[in-house]
Parts: sequence; C-alpha cells; structure tokens
Amino acid sequence: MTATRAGILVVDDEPRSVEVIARVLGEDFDVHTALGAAEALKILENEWIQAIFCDQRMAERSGVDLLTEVRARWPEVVRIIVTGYTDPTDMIGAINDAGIYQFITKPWHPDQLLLAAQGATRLYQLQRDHDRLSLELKLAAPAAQARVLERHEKVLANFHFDTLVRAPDSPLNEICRQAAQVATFDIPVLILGETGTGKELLARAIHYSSLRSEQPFFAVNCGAIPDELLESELFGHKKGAFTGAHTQRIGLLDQADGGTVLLDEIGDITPAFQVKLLRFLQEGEIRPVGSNEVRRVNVRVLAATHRELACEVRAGRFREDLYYRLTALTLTLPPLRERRGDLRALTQRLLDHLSATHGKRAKGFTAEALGCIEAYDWPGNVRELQNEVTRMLVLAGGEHLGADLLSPHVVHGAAAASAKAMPFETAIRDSGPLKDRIERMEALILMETLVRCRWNKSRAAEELGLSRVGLRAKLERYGIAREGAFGRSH
Ligand SMILES: Nc1ncnc2c1ncn2[C@@H]1O[C@H](COP(=O)(O)OP(=O)(O)OP(=O)(O)O)[C@@H](O)[C@H]1O
Repeated sequence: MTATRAGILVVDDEPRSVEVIARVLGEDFDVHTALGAAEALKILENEWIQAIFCDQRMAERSGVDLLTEVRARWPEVVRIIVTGYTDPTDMIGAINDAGIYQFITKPWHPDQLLLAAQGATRLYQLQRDHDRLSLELKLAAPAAQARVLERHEKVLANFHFDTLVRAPDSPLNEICRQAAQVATFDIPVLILGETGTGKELLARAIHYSSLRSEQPFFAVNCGAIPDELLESELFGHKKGAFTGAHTQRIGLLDQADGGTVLLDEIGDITPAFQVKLLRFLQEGEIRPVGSNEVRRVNVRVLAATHRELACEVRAGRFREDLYYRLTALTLTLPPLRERRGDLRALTQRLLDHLSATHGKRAKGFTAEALGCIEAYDWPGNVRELQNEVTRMLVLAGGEHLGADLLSPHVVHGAAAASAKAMPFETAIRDSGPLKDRIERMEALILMETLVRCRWNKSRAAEELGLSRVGLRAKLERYGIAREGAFGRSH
C-alpha cells in the first residue's frame, strides 16, 4: 500500500464489474476489491479505507444494506452506491438510511467514477479536518475559539444556497435543504415554478454545491428556439451542415463536459426534439448536426419549466420515458404571493445590491411603499420585484423610497388586494349598531380610494364627491394617516 494514496474499496458480486472499476480508479488510488459483503467487511477491518464503491444489486446482500452496516461501524468511510438507471427514485430514501454520499448510475463514464472518488476522498479529509477543528475548539481558550470558528466559517462559505434570499421561516428553506441533499448526487432534478421564481438560481446553486462545481454551468432556454437551432445549440454542427452554417459549432453539451446543463422551459420542446433528447440521455452521446461522429460526454442535466410537466405527460404532450429520465427529484418553487414573508428580506437585499450596482444610495422604503409591496401579487415574481426596485431607485430623490415611485399597476393591484383583505362583505355581516357599521364601511372606502389615488387627496376627494377639507376631516375622524396606515383594520 502506498502511504500517500487514498484507499478505496470496490464491492460487487460480478468479478468483471469489480475489475473494470478497479482499473479506472487504480491509477490514482489504492484500490481493494471484494466479491461480496463478507469479504468487504474483512477488508474494512484490516485496511485504511477512505471510500467504498458498492453495487446495489448483489445476490447475497443489497448494497444499501451493507453500507448501512458500514455507516454504523466505520462512519468516516465515505459511501458510494452504483446502481442501474431505473433505481434512482427508490434510492433517494436510502440516502438517509445508509448515509450515502453519492450514487452512480449505470452505464457510468470513467470520469464520473474518478470525479466521485476524488470528491469522496476530499470529503473524508474535510471530515477529519472538521473533527480536528471541533476538538481544537473544545480545548481552546475563548479568544482562540473565535479564530477556530472563523476557519469553520470559511469551509461553510461554500454553501451556495444562500444566494436564494429568503426569510428565516420561508418555505424555500425546505426546498434548499432537499436541493443541497441531492446536489452531490448525479441525479436529474426537475425544477418547477412560475416565471421569475428563481428556478435558474436554484439550478446554479445545485451545480455550485456539486462535485462538478469547478466545471462549466450552462442554461439553455429550450422554449425560445426552433428545433433546428436548439439541436445545433445543444449538440453543435459541422461546417456546411445547413444553409448558414459557415463554421463548425461546438454544442453546449460538449462545452459543458464534466459540468451541468440546465434545460430551461423543457415543457415547451416539440415531440420530435423530445426523441432526440431522450436518445442523448439514454446513451450519453452527442452527434453534431451534419456529422457522423459521435462523442461521449459526461454532463449532468437539470431541467426546469413553468408548466405542470406531469399533466403534460398525462395529456400525451410530453413523453413519459423522457419525464422519468429528467425527474429523480422534483422541486417546486412557490410563487412570491404564497411566500409574502420573504418580501421584506428580498426587497432590502435587492435594494442593497442595486444601490451598489447603480452607484446610487438609498436606505430603505417608506412604510407605505412596503405596505404596497407586501399587498401586491407579483405575477412576475422576483424578476418583477427586481425591476420595480430598480425603477424606484433610479427615480428616487431621497434616501427612503416612497409609494409614489411604484408603478401605477403595482399601487392599483395592492389597493385591490388590500380591499379584498378587508372584505366589504365582512363589514356588512358585522354585528353592532347600524351607525358604527356604516362608519367602518366608510373608512374602508376612504382607504381603498386613497391608496388607489396614491394618496393624492385632491383626486381622491374629487372621486368621492367631497371637498378637500371634508375629506381631511373624515381622515382625522377615522385616524387614517399616510405613513404606516396601509393594512390597518378599522
Ligand atoms: N430567492 C431569490 N433571491 C434573490 N434573487 C432571486 C431569488 N429568486 C429569484 N431571484 C432573481 O430573480 C431573477 C429571476 O430568477 P430566475 O431567472 O432564476 O427565475 P426563473 O424561475 O428561472 O425564471 P424563468 O422561468 O422566467 O426563466 C434573477 O435575477 C434571480 O437572480
């Protein structure tokens, strides 16, 4: 055994498979092989093993079963399972039982095995560093503890899911947790969500948290391109392959070799292109348009769409076999209107970011502007919010951005939503003396009109058939004031 090389154990009851994997890994690692569970356990007892590659389907004992025991007896050994491509969905449950670090689907590519082995041994080292640092931390004096913590934080800075800004109790937390859990597994992930909900951002976070993070990430909008162009974009083309193909083009799947490609708006691809994509996913090979040569590439494919892809399958518009190739795990990003709790954190982060980009400083929003932002439905989600904050910042004169800087449709939408939130029917069905109930209705009408008129009192008075003085008197009577008044109950 060479002391400087990491020890890897390969387990499979088929001698040919063990031999092939051992040959791939043998150049860089100290490989041990076992033809069954009993032999594997003996090796683990006697050798210094950092990672184990284990086949799932073994006659005597399943891979997950063996790895569950390995986890209990040698928790530091990083566990990788090798499975048939039909297994991944079932295997997700096993991630928890056996604490599997990664699973590799057959047929695998040699680079995939090497990448997994490198990642596993890196993780083994990180775990050891972590254990050492924890021990140092326990033993260190308080002043030294801060320094040790800082080193810990550097390791954790790799956590890319923080790019998705959210509130502490956001529903995005669970989605990011699941995404982080599968990031290092080369399984296909389908991301669903309305436009602007952050599907591409999530896909990037998955890529940059995976073992492929140092390789390229590309996103392709499949919905916006006709079939011929999409084919040439993904697979490339030979010079002269079609009219206008003046030069050779390397496809994105080729350029992304070793990395990740996000197929955005996958629900929009034609049935003919679905067949081409399926062939690529099955065989892992690309053939540039107009060429007879095929090339094997190792690319992780993530997909995203605003459509309900399962419904598209049921309606016969999307191939079921392709659907299952793309979705070992489905993550659905909720629209902003279903996570209004995220709005404050998002608007402030966007403002800080945009202030820095545009070189224009603004501290925050007025209470009224925030009220409108929180009441509006944001059909374009975070992208629309981003545009709105940019607009406010560009138009702003002072340090606090007011509701007068919001687009009219946002103000009107917020007013309509807030009127819905304080329903007139409720006021009508309210109990109590008629005079009080009429007053509550009157306050609601005043509020709704003022917000809609963006607090222009002359316009509101005109619309309500009141004089300005008359309107002011009513506002005073009901305690309706501009700052912070939005959303008050009456
Ligand atoms: N949680 C978030 N935190 C910070 N920025 C976000 C968040 N979600 C989305 N964004 C930003 O909003 C914009 C739209 O996000 P993204 O492109 O990822 O959405 P999408 O769902 O892929 O949209 P589409 O379906 O239209 O392609 C991007 O600029 C992105 O950085």
